[in-house]
Amino acid sequence: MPSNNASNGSPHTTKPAPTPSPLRASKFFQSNMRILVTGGAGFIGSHLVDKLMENEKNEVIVVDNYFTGSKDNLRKWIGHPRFELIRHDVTETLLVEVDQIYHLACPASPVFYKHNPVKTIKTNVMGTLNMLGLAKRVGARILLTSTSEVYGDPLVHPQPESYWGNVNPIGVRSCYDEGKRVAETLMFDYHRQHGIEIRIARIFNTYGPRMNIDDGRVVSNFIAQALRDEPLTVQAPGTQTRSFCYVSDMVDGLMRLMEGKHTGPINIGNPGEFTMLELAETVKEIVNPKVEIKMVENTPDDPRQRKPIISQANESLGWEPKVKLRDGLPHMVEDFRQRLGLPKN
Ligand SMILES: NC(=O)c1ccc[n+]([C@@H]2O[C@H](COP(=O)([O-])OP(=O)(O)OC[C@H]3O[C@@H](n4cnc5c(N)ncnc54)[C@H](O)[C@@H]3O)[C@@H](O)[C@H]2O)c1
Ligand SMILES: O=c1ccn([C@@H]2O[C@H](COP(=O)(O)OP(=O)(O)O[C@H]3OC[C@@H](O)[C@H](O)[C@H]3O)[C@@H](O)[C@H]2O)c(=O)[nH]1
Repeated sequence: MPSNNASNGSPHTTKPAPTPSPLRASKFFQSNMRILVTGGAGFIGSHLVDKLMENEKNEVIVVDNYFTGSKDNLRKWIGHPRFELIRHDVTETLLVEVDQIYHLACPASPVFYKHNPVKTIKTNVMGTLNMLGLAKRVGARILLTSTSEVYGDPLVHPQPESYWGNVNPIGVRSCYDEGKRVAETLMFDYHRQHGIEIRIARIFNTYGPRMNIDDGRVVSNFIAQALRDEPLTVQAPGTQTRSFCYVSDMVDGLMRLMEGKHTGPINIGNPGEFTMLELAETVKEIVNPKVEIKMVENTPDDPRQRKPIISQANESLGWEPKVKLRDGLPHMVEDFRQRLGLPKN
């Protein structure tokens, strides 16, 4: 039965979940759990695939259109008998038989999601509808990677899941933040109306190896700039804050959420909060103490502060992040050095 613990609404759940595939309840569990990861060629998705593939009882199917992801992130699994990779755009329907769906497909860097905003909103709305339709047909449990951006430029700080947010519905970020808000709505409506088993993670800024070098997000920008001896571009005023979660902690949180009993939405993020100037100083100190820090113009509607309250994740999933920013950054620096063809430090 779907659980009844949504934090952001009245008690709900009307219908029982559609009958899942017999694999899910297999008494012997000889057979594999078949897991679909949309956006699995991307940054978080590929780390999630690595972890799912560690379990020999899992079969993993990735669908991705390679807009911001790459086959290279999955190269160690291509050809593996428990792994399949499909070039597919989630705005089109998909027919596969699966037991669980991790629905990540969506560009996440503001530079990329603003590049073709109509496509971004289609991905969030039609992509999520298609994946919910699939979940309904085959009785799969589905997890959506929503975002801290649903809180907009938050007037409540730090942010609990019960906060409804402060979002500009017509701004340049709306294709993403309003898109994810509609995706959350669709998840809950399918849950209430059709009994689908849903899970919603609200992910806060995540960093780690395999981010695109020219992804445009702040941690990857600063590291690439420091390694290339280019000034670190702090967008004004530099006092805006973010809370950065290392990717292995994120994957652990997502898997616990999928396996647990709680629909969410649940914040998954690291509450360690930094201003962008502090982040630039930290990267400078770790990577290249001689590099310059340069103030540049900001983009519209940039949230001024962001920090998750994670007590729900802690209580319902037994989850908390383990990797501090200063411990996570060096792994990413090493990965960037390798990919940029620079000598090891
Ligand atoms: N990384 C973060 O800090 C963060 C924070 C909040 C939420 N999220 C969410 O987590 C998910 C993964 O983010 P990420 O950081 O790994 O980003 P990413 O850009 O590296 O990965 C997204 C993947 O989705 C694929 N994709 C995009 N549109 C698609 C479409 N229409 N059809 C099929 N595939 C498509 C891309 O090619 C890419 O492989 C996204 O849903 C994002 O919104 C990420
Ligand atoms: O070069 C840069 C890039 C960004 N920034 C600043 O760094 C902060 C973070 O910007 P990012 O582009 O990394 O990401 P944002 O926090 O704005 O959005 C992110 O939020 C959560 C996820 O859903 C997404 O991964 C992404 O949308 C912003 O205040 C931005 O102004 C810089 O100071 N310099």
